[in-house]
Amino acid sequence: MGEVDPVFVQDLEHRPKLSVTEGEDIPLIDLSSIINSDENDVDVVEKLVKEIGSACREWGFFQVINHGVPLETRLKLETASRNFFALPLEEKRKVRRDELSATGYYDTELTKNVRDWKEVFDLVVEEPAVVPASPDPQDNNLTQWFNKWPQHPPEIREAWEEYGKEMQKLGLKLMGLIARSLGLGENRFNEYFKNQTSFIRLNHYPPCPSPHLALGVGRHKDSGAITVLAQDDVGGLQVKRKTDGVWIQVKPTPNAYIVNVGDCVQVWSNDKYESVEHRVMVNSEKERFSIPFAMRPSHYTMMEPLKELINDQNPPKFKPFSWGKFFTNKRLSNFKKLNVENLQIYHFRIQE
Ligand SMILES: O=C(O)CCC(=O)C(=O)O
Ligand SMILES: [Fe+2]
Repeated sequence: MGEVDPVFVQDLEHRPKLSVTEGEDIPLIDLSSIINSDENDVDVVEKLVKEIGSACREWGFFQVINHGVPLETRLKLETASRNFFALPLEEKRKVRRDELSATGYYDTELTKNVRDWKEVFDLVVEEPAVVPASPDPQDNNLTQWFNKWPQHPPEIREAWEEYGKEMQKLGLKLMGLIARSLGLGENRFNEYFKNQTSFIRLNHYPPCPSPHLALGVGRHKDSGAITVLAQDDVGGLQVKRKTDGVWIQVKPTPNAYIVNVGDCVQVWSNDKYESVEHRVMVNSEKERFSIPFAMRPSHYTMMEPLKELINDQNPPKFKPFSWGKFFTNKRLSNFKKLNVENLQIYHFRIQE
């Protein structure tokens, strides 16, 4: 069965082609008009809002440049992440993640029941993150997640704190632009991000002897509101193009962030903006690092299409459901090999 353990081997239909589809890339959007000046030029911002709207509709993915996040803040966390993953396994396992507490180091995550070729370190952005104690709808108990800090490298904590603040700022700006592109007020989504369950993940994809059989992360959709991702210069992230289902590689752009729509925005927008499938290819020679910021609402947020966006011609396409219960349920499938597909938003779809 090749050179990797069978637990990593994808079914035939999900194995990546090593020849990459080139020639087209996800939209590249310049945010300088809202970042660099206090007096925003109305026409320029309107144009930006339109660009964001088209990118969300047509791709569900885009990259941003001139986003206002200092390069130094990113470099500090990227360096700390490399230093952390270079530690011996037993050191990293001292801060390991478990079923009780979602933060920490983990190297055996499953996506769609197949093991990913990666190791991760997860941190919550608002500490403690308050979340349901179990996915059981009858159980009203809550629990708190705290971050676990490794002894080495000591600078990781400060680097992460600085980076987390920048991501929260950029995330709210992006949600403001998305709100405006849907015809809503800029602050329409802000209430959902008080007591947010957002997290930042450090990803390390080691070189893999069989990149044609395994994936760094198997195909999936992100369940939060949006994800803001920093990838290094190696490349490997692939997006399933909406028009024809072809996997398109996202070319690394220096100091850009990749933004994608998650399940929450799909539900809020009543399917106008879809959460799009993506996956990560691995490489036989090079290791790769990435840092996603998964922006997620508070656990008590009820997920449902926004009232302002629905009417007789556009009735709600989803039944209301609790964000906290939804994601605690999904989370279980990251640990256990299940015989069924894990919970997805289409399970809440109203049949037409
Ligand atoms: O590493 C990447 O490029 C993407 C990772 C990803 O999709 C995720 O962590 O949800
Ligand atoms: Fe993802």
